[in-house]
Amino acid sequence: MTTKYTIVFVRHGESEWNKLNKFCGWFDADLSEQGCEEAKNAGKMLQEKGFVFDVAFTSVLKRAIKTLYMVQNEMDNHWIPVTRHWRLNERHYGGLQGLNKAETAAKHGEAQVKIWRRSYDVPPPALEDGDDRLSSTDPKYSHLDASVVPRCECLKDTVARVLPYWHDIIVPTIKSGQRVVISAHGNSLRALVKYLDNIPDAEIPELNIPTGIPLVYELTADLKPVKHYYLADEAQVKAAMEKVANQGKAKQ
Ligand SMILES: O=C(O)[C@@H](CO)OP(=O)(O)O
Repeated sequence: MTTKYTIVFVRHGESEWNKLNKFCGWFDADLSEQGCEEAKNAGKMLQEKGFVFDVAFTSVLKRAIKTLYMVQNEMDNHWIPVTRHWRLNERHYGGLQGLNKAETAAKHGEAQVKIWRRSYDVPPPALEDGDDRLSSTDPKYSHLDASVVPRCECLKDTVARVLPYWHDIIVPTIKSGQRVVISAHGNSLRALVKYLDNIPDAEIPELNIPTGIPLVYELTADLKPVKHYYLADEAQVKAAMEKVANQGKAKQ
């Protein structure tokens, strides 16, 4: 298989809610100080390795938007078109949004928290009418039909909402020859990686994507993955993935 296109995914740097170990989802948490450093480092690495982008995509959440800007800033390519779209948002964590992951594991058990965090098709509890965490009153989503604004999502739901954007907008952009970077989230990127690598539902719980480390995908002419790699050494990636996995343990 021959590489025709190269795209780069970046999970945003550590957010304030990653730092507090809270389920975040569609809550619009900012980057932490460390998250800003991670985002800058991602840009530095991409610059050092000679990556160039013609176009960028991100979500409507500031942790991904700011990460992208910091990457662009390090690469001195502020001018490229950036499209922000809700379909690239993090998975909606429903009634878990705002809860501490370790406390939730102590209360409901680590196994249940792993199911909520990583299973393919078991959603967290849905937000109920009147919950002030509902996104329907958020101006970011006011143009959307209420039926597409989630009250909770499992990864399967996230795949279903990310893929139309991938097929309709990102794929034609890649095929036009433009070099694409996507700044998104742990679970919206897990959705894309699951699709690209055709990862079985039963194996997807073991995939954890670290913050702020560029993930490069080389693709064939019909966008099948040739290979993928992180721009960091193996030990660093392994430790960063374990750190994400361990956020669901009762004792940190
Ligand atoms: O809280 C969240 O929205 C996500 C990403 O930070 O967390 P998790 O890794 O638990 O899916």
